[in-house]
Formats: sequence, structure tokens, C-alpha cells
Amino acid sequence: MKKIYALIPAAGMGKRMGAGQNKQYLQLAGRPILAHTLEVFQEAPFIDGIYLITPESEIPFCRSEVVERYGFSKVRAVVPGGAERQHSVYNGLRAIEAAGPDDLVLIHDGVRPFVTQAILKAAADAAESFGGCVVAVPVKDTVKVARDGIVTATPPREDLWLAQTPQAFRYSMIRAAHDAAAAQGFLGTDDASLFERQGWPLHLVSGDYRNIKITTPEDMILAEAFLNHAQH
Ligand SMILES: Nc1ccn([C@@H]2O[C@H](COP(=O)(O)OP(=O)(O)OP(=O)(O)O)[C@@H](O)[C@H]2O)c(=O)n1
Ligand SMILES: C[C@](O)(CO)[C@H](O)COP(=O)(O)O
Repeated sequence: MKKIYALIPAAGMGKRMGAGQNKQYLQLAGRPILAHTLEVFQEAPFIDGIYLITPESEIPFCRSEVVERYGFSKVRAVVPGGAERQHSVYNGLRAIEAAGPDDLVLIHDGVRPFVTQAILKAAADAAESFGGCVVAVPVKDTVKVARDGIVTATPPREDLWLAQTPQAFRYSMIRAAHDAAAAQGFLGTDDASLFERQGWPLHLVSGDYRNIKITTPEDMILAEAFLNHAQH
């Protein structure tokens, strides 16, 4: 029987947030951001297990203050992260000891708490059908490419998408893509780019403009607004 795993990288330092603590533990509606994110995966009936990745020094805190406190019974392991997001995900992939080649893995930032059940399902279905997918939304603004303060190009907007997570894959494929990147010293800002450079077609799945990655202080204001809007 094929399994579907969630891999949640939450081992960043939140430098751009500048909150004096890791942003995944900042409170939204009385609970840490990370707890909001985990809840969506805990409640998804097709998710068999969750692998959570945090800084090594925070593993006991994360276990007691997030996993146990909020009863996330699907969390199979809390895994130490690495220097960059890609290293953290790679640690997580290697920690899924029981993974079979055709099992699926949904990789989702711990700081994207507004992902929906519908997006998880669409991503899992696309990974099952095509081997790999990235959730994304169309770019709304005109994008400029620039060097040294001078614009060098204005790419056609209809070709441009903003990559979100989850990014979902057949386990054997994303594992091979990460193995190759590690061997070749390639560092990408998402997992989809590692899959792409294997030459495999990567499918787009419609995301949601509310599925933001909480990165800078303005994002906390947006997040509060989304929560208030949902309650009324
Ligand atoms: N070494 C790292 C870096 C990032 N992440 C995780 O990847 C997700 C997206 O990263 P980002 O928003 O860039 O988080 P930070 O690295 O924490 O932010 P910053 O770059 O501002 O320090 C977050 O859930 C973050 O915890 C991770 O697991 N391991
Ligand atoms: C994976 C990602 O969420 C896609 O948008 C993002 O690339 C990760 O974080 P970063 O801000 O690029 O470090």
C-alpha cells in the first residue's frame, strides 16, 4: 500500500523576521505558527506520517511545546536541520526510513500556515499522476530583471509563477534529485528546482495568494488579517 508522507522544514533562523526568536514559534491566534501548519497535515486523512525538521538544539522544545502540547500524533520524528533549507529537507528525506520508491512526499514550509486541505489533495494527486509538482500562483505585478541598477529584461508575465509549497513528489525521484544536488554541490531555494534539473517535467498545481510564507514583519500583519477575515 502506497504511503503519503509530509516533510515540514522548520529549521530556519528567521533572520528576515528579526523577532529575536525563531519565527515558527511566533503566536498567531494564541498558537505557534508551526502548530497552525501542522494541524492542516494532521487533519488530512490521506497523510500517513509527518517528519518535522528543526534546529538540533530545539528538538526537545519542539517535541514538548508543539508536538505533544497540541497532540500531533502523526509526527513520526523530529529531525535535526542543516545550514540551508535544502540540507534540512535532505536530512528529512533520509529520515523516512520506511519510505518505498513509489511512496509520495509533500514538502511544506513550517511557516506557511494557510495551506488548505484542497491544496494538499491536489498536490498529492498531481505527484501520484506525474511524479512531481509545485504549488504556485500567477505573478500579479510586472517583473523586471536588473543588473547593477539597470533593467535588462521584462519577461512576459503570463510565463511567470510564484512557487509556494507544498511541493510534492514520488519519493524515489525527489530522493535521487537531492542525492544528485548534494553530490554536485548544487544549492537551490526550493525542492522543485532540484527535480527540474534532472530533466523531469514538473507540473504546476494552483496555489492560493493567502498561502504566504511568513518571512518579514509585514507578513505577521497579513496573517492576523487572514485569520480575522476567516472568523467573520
Ligand atoms: N536551514 C534551514 C532554513 C530554512 N528552513 C525552513 O524553510 C522554510 C522556509 O525558509 P525561510 O522562510 O527562508 O525561513 P528562514 O530561513 O527561517 O528565514 P531567514 O532566511 O529570514 O533566516 C522555513 O519553514 C524554515 O524554517 C529550514 O528548515 N532549514
Ligand atoms: C520553498 C519556497 O517556499 C518557495 O517559495 C522558498 O523558496 C523557501 O524559502 P526562501 O525564502 O527562498 O529561503
